[in-house]
Amino acid sequence: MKLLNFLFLNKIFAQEIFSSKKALEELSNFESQLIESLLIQIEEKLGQYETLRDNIENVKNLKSKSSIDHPIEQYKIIRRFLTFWTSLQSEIEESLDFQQFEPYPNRDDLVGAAEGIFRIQDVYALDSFDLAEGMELGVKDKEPSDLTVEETLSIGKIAYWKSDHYHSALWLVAAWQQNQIEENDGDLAVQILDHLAISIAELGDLLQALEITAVLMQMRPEEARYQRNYNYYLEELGLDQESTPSMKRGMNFSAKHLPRPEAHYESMREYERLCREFSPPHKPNLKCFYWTGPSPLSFLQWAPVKTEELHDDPLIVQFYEVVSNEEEKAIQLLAGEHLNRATIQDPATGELVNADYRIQKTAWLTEHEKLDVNGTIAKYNRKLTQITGLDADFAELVQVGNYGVAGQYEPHWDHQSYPGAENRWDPAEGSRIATWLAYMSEPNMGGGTVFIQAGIQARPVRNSAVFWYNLLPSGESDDNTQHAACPVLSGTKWVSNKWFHERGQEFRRKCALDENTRNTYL
Ligand SMILES: O=C(O)CCC(=O)C(=O)O
Ligand SMILES: [Fe+2]
Repeated sequence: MKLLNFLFLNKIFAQEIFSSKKALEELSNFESQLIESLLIQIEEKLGQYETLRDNIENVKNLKSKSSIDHPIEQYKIIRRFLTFWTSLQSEIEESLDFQQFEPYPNRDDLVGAAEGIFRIQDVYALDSFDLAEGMELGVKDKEPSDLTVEETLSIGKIAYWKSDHYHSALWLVAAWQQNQIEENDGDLAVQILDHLAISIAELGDLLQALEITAVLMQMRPEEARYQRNYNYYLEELGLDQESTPSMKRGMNFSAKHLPRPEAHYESMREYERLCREFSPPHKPNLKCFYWTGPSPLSFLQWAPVKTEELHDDPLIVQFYEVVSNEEEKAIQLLAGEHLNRATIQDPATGELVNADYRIQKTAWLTEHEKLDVNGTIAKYNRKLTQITGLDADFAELVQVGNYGVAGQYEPHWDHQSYPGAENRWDPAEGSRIATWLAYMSEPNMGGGTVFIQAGIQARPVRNSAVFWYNLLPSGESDDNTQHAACPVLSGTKWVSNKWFHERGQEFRRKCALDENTRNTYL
């Protein structure tokens, strides 16, 4: 079209126009053609834009109804960047003035988000189908996010490709149930059952795998693989070729009876139980009191701190209203761009890899005047010293943590160095006598801190902090301080840690000569 116009234009402009009516008529004809051709092209473009606009408005609509606090929504937004936005990328860059368009989540993000969903469903005993159909999960003012059949299937497939057949089966059954309700096209149904049969077989339920494969054979009689699988299951089950399974369950496939693989050690089971079953501390000797600080000269005499004993041995207390909203905001802002995922060295390759037991990014904040211009951290450290009676100069920097999708931190101890360890007296790495853990936001659901041996859960109440001693007064490690952060079910969890070191506290926290002495007071 462009070439034609060009030739045509050349032809007209090669001659004088004003001096001949014929040339004027040709000009007029050219103008008519120009108009027609442009209108056609503009119509085409408008049509393209309209589809683009409808697609984008659809996402805008979905976004306005749902909240990024919801774990399903967190999965959906990551997936949108890998599917929807990626498929539109070239169109957007070509037709709209948007050169910087680069969808940046990658497949690891999607897998991480799906694994987060598996984690919350395991820890909090949530059903895949209920999750797929939209569970409220404490998200206020917005609709609970739900999944299309295709999205539910995509979660199942992620588990499938990771050979996590337990979660694969749970999610594929959920996709199948959704598909039955919605009576979707056969392609999705085949994809669901194809993966489901294999996962169910991997989990040992060959009879159900056989029944699923029989349905697949009806749907796709031309697919030889289904016939082969069917024969294999028959043989494994000791049934002969002629016998057809009874199909008792009809189309109601199920994965609920299949046990979760037992890769978990005892403390993990206890961790999950404590996260799931919160019950308030019930020991009769535990007290709530106003804490005026360890020294009679402390300013806490005028501003006592609401304190609750959560446990006696080991002593674990929670201080309430100790960090203001403004302070939280300022500290989150300081942490902002310095947040980094915790890494560990892979013992096999020696490379630094993300620590899977901890879905969180952290930043270390110094009170150095150049970085802490408003003195927020310096003030925070002074407050910690007033409340705990420990010297914040003999401690690590303030560590701020922000959790991710179903972010958790599996059971661990905070003190790594044991008596006799070479770095015990090192100012930077020395043994951690005590932990201050402040909640700098309040998740909608989940995200408590559980203490495995103490058998308690500290609630992540905004503005409060939990405090405990990791070392006994003798300096021995108190192994009953193992603790963990429960997965965040929905909302946002920010924390800040301050680890006080043993060295430097000699005159503030005197040691005991008897190794059986416990930390019974603050
Ligand atoms: O976030 C929590 O609840 C616990 C965090 C923790 O234990 C740690 O950072 O060492
Ligand atoms: Fe910890």
